[in-house]
Amino acid sequence: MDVLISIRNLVNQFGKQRIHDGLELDIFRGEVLGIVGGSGSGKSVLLRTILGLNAPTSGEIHFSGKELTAMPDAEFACLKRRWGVMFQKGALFSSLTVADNIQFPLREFSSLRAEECRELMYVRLEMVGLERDVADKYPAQLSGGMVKRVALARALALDPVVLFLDEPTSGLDPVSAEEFDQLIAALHRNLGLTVVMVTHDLDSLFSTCDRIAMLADKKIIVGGLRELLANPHPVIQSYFGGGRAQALLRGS
Ligand SMILES: Nc1ncnc2c1ncn2[C@@H]1O[C@H](COP(=O)(O)OP(=O)(O)OP(=O)(O)O)[C@@H](O)[C@H]1O
Repeated sequence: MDVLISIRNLVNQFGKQRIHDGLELDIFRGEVLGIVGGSGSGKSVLLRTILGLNAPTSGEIHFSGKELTAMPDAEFACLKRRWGVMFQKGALFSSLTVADNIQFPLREFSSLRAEECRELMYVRLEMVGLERDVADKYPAQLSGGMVKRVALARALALDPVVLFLDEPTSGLDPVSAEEFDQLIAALHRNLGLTVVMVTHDLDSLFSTCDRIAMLADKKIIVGGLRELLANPHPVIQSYFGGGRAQALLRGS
């Protein structure tokens, strides 16, 4: 397997609280990886560290063989333009229309002309299953599911090689969440994207992810669902041993 992101001996510590301690993880090109773990186990800190939003205490992160932690800021900023990121609440600019939200990265970071940006914005809207007339609305005029889709369209704007999703289905009703999972799976299939998602949603985890990275004892245990279920580690057993997980597993 081709490793896209490689994390080695990562330590994150805030004051006396150590969150990650010698964490190691390889993320393969083209996979959908779900990052899970109990509340406060350090999922968001891990995502923020990969994205360069949190400077690790020590350790290395390599992307396509290049060490991010040692990369000059300008080079890292340039590389990150090929990363799509969707934050938990969508993080859309409330004063901008949907069209302007999606075009924001295009105007900021591409050399496309205004009409090309607009055309590409419509392509992205279609990719996430939204009608063209949504373009002129403001975020406050959208449903929760539509906000997520617009945020995804914006994350896709610059044709990313990897998509980072922070709790993509949180706050959605079960039907919208399932539709969103299907959308992620289709984008992954059609575009060959690598997808890294932090999630609490067991449905997403079981239906969409190729592998699961579970935070346990400040490190990561990673594998396919069956592999993890066979792992006797108490954190894994308690995570998947609950009634809801068991019911879903029986149904899958
Ligand atoms: N900037 C920071 N300064 C100090 N402590 C922090 C900082 N960021 C995170 N933490 C602490 O690190 C720990 C892990 O936080 P994190 O947000 O990564 O957890 P999580 O696994 O994403 O939890 P949840 O599932 O509840 O969102 C928490 O105890 C949190 O308080």
